Amino acid sequence: MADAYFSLFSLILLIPLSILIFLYFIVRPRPVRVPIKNRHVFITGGSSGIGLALAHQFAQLGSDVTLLARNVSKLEEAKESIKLATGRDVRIFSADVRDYESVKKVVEEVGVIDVLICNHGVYVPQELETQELEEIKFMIDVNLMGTFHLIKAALPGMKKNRVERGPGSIAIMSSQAGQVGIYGYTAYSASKFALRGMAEALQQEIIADNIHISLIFPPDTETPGFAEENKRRPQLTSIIAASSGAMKADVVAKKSIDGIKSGTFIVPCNFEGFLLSVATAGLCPQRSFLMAFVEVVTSPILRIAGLCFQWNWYGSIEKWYAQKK
Ligand SMILES: NC(=O)C1=CN([C@@H]2O[C@H](COP(=O)(O)OP(=O)(O)OC[C@H]3O[C@@H](n4cnc5c(N)ncnc54)[C@H](OP(=O)(O)O)[C@@H]3O)[C@@H](O)[C@H]2O)C=CC1
Ligand SMILES: CCCCCCCCCCCCCCCC(=O)[C@@H](N)CO
Repeated sequence: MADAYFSLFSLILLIPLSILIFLYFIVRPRPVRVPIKNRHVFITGGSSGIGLALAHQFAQLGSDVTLLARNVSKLEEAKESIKLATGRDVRIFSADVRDYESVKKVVEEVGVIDVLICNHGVYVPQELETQELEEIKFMIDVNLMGTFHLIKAALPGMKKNRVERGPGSIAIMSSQAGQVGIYGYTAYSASKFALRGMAEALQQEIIADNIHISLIFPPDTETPGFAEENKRRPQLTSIIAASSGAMKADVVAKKSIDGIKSGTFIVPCNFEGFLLSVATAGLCPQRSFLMAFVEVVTSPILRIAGLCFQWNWYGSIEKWYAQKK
């Protein structure tokens, strides 16, 4: 009897253990550390919100920071506040990420970039039926095409001397609305989901150049842009987004930097975001065998959790439309 218990026990232990060992050997790409100190970090949308918080923290960590955004006075304000807080000078450039030529000009002027952070982004929530095509195009142009422009302009320089300079990084600011479609975000979600497709493909193209992609997925975050968004956000968008709470920009920035430093491909920012990332792991690259293990063993449970969230969201939608009638 004791023997039977023992073999049952070892079987229960042996299965997860062998999965763990298997995953340890097969996860790709291999783990990496991306250095930050004295590296050139280029941040778009660095004059406000999450980008500004990132700029402060990178400067604090001893990086050489360059910011790009459109509005010059906001950029100057950012430069001043970073100088005051950290004693470090940051370079600022005004350009619209929608304009490839001007993005290229800035990128060529600033020299080799080690960490490229595509953080710029716009969000104008509204139901598709009433949203103007112009606004839809605006979100796709800034969020998606703007990111293409940046990466295309920066890649040749980033690839140069990569062996001597150590690992490089391209970080892309998505959103939890880029992992699950949310009411009121047809265009925004499309633009952010698209970034993931691009990132998965691009990681395969640049892994040999020692450049590592991090996709960051924040929930609602308290920023000037979010305050603007809230003035016109459909009620249902807010109700559904509230499932993941709201974060402060500097906490999102801290999580992002940790993700970038460890070359993590999918970077969630809060606990709900962690669940969402595991539930939507799909075929994304995974460097950590422990995270891969969590993905493997929790997948059926998280599918059930995801279905419960949808049940809850569709309930809210039903209730909201019933009240409207
Ligand atoms: N706040 C939130 O709730 C969440 C935000 N995100 C994402 O995080 C990122 C930052 O958001 P957040 O900090 O809230 O945004 P803010 O609106 O506070 O700041 C946006 C920044 O992007 C710049 N920017 C906007 N359009 C362009 C453009 N065409 N060319 C160059 N720069 C541009 C802005 O400067 P300027 O206007 O001067 O050009 C500003 O510096 C976005 O990608 C957003 O989608 C993701 C999840 C949640
Ligand atoms: C299986 C478990 C699931 C876990 C919970 C899922 C919760 C999803 C909530 C999604 C919220 C999306 C907010 C987008 C914010 C944003 O991008 C705008 N503020 C514009 O910037």
